[in-house]
Amino acid sequence: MTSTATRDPNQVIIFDTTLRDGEQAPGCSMNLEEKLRIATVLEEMGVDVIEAGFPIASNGDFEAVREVGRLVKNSIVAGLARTNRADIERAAEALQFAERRRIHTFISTSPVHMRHMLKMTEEEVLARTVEYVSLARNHTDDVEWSAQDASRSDIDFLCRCVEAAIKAGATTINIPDTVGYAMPQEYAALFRTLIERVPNSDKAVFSAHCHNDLGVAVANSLAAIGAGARQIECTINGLGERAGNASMEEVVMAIRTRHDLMKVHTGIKTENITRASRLVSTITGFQVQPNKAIVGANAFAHESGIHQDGMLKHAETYEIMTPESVGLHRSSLVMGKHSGRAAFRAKLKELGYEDMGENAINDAFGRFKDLADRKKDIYDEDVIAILDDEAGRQHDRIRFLALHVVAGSRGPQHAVLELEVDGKPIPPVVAFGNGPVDAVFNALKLAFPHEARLQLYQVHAVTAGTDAQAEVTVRLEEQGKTVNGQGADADTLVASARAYVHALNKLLTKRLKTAPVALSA
Ligand SMILES: CC(=O)SCCNC(=O)CCNC(=O)[C@H](O)C(C)(C)COP(=O)(O)OP(=O)(O)OC[C@H]1O[C@@H](n2cnc3c(N)ncnc32)[C@H](O)[C@@H]1OP(=O)(O)O
Ligand SMILES: CC(C)C(=O)C(=O)O
Repeated sequence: MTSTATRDPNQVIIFDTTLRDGEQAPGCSMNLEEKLRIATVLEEMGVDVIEAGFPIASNGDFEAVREVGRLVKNSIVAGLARTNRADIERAAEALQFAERRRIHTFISTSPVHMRHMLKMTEEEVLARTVEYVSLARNHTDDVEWSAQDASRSDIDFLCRCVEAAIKAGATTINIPDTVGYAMPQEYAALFRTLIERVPNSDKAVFSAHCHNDLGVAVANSLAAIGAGARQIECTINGLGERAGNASMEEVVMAIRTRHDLMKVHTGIKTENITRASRLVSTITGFQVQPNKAIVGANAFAHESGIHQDGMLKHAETYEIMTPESVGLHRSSLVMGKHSGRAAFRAKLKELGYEDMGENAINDAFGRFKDLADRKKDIYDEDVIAILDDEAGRQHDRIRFLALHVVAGSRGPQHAVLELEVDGKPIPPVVAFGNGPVDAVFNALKLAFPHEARLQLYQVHAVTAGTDAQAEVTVRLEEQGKTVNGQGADADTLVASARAYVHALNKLLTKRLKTAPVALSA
């Protein structure tokens, strides 16, 4: 970590917690391979700190922090820990391979948390802060301390804790609005007071971590910057516990677009925002609402006549930032049924998917040609849907082969499904259902018997038009573990079967991981 003395005072550090607080969103779960894909994209976009998990919380989190630490070279990798020995030692162990590592330790400072949750006095919280920040410093020079529920804490006590944490060696002080209670002017005042009153405040970077319960997480983050915060904790698409965290794309684009006012900058390559947003949404099955700032489908769409007239005359009449600045660009390569492998590879590069494995590229190319035979216009979104569908599927035990469905009012609706399991085709199965989707899922249960329960079935059209591809998310639950599967196809029922098969494969991998992971490499 750059010391406070040498760091650029106008640079805002972007601390992404999609893999930790983002994953705390109910129903959101990501497997290791998916976390590594997200971490790669975060690193490429210039994220300063990637919080990869809470290592003591589960073997999966431990493994995620360890493997993100092994993979990532430029970003700092952080692991979360409560203020106790076991958490901090587990975090240190998970981070052992990370070139640049941070232990992020937290404890609550508000009366309601101390009294009812921790059952600790102020003096106990203060003593723990000192003891465990010091312990974390034995493992790394880069230690962040968070005062959970800071915005509802007593200011005198908070000042004492912050001073003690810095004295014990914390280099970043995080002041979270854990329950999304603060208002921007109030949150800014909190930072101003702390920075003014804590005598050693210049020895640490102050950080904001905001939740969106009242819809002001981004406004609070920006207000904190105005009051001296130089790290923002945020997530892609604003994913996170309850109503979510401050959304990274909104914070970063506000800083970039209003540099005239804010006079600060980040190191984020904003052109990578759209790709990151899409990836997180595909992996988690959390669709981005169309009117979401920056990454919503309508964020750069101009519908009404007067706006369109203005746009045609001069884009700045209605656009405060360009679509290109967030990675939405007019495609230079138009894809269609006559495109070959060279054009397809060039398109992968243009879309940022060039690191896909050879087998995945070949499978995706086959599906692209198949789609191009059936669909008149192939948009970038169509290619991305296929690529996301193929990525990470090479080790799947169950593979979708074919589907025939009888639907409509005359019924009986039934599905004939062909799968391959462990490399061998199984005989086609026929199942009936209450509608075609039910028939498809019943066929899957017959072909590959399992107890998992369907928790979510969601369909979304990739582009406009009746020949658009459907992107389906299926969430399955088995013994308290949930997984999300995705599938895309111009036929909604095929996309549904693919999504279900994807979820089943993820469940099988999860089952294999019930044995504890090795604690070292
Ligand atoms: C605001 C945030 O986002 S904080 C991070 C939230 N993330 C998570 O909780 C991740 C998922 N959590 C888990 O898997 C589990 O809760 C674990 C593994 C972390 C802990 O599990 P358990 O040991 O069974 O404890 P449980 O969850 O029941 O209760 C939490 C305990 O941690 C204590 N605790 C909470 N915060 C802290 C802290 N910062 N420092 C020390 N102890 C703390 C609580 O007082 C409680 O202790 P108690 O059992 O003595 O009453
Ligand atoms: C652990 C801390 C930083 C947190 O997530 C919160 O307070 O919301």
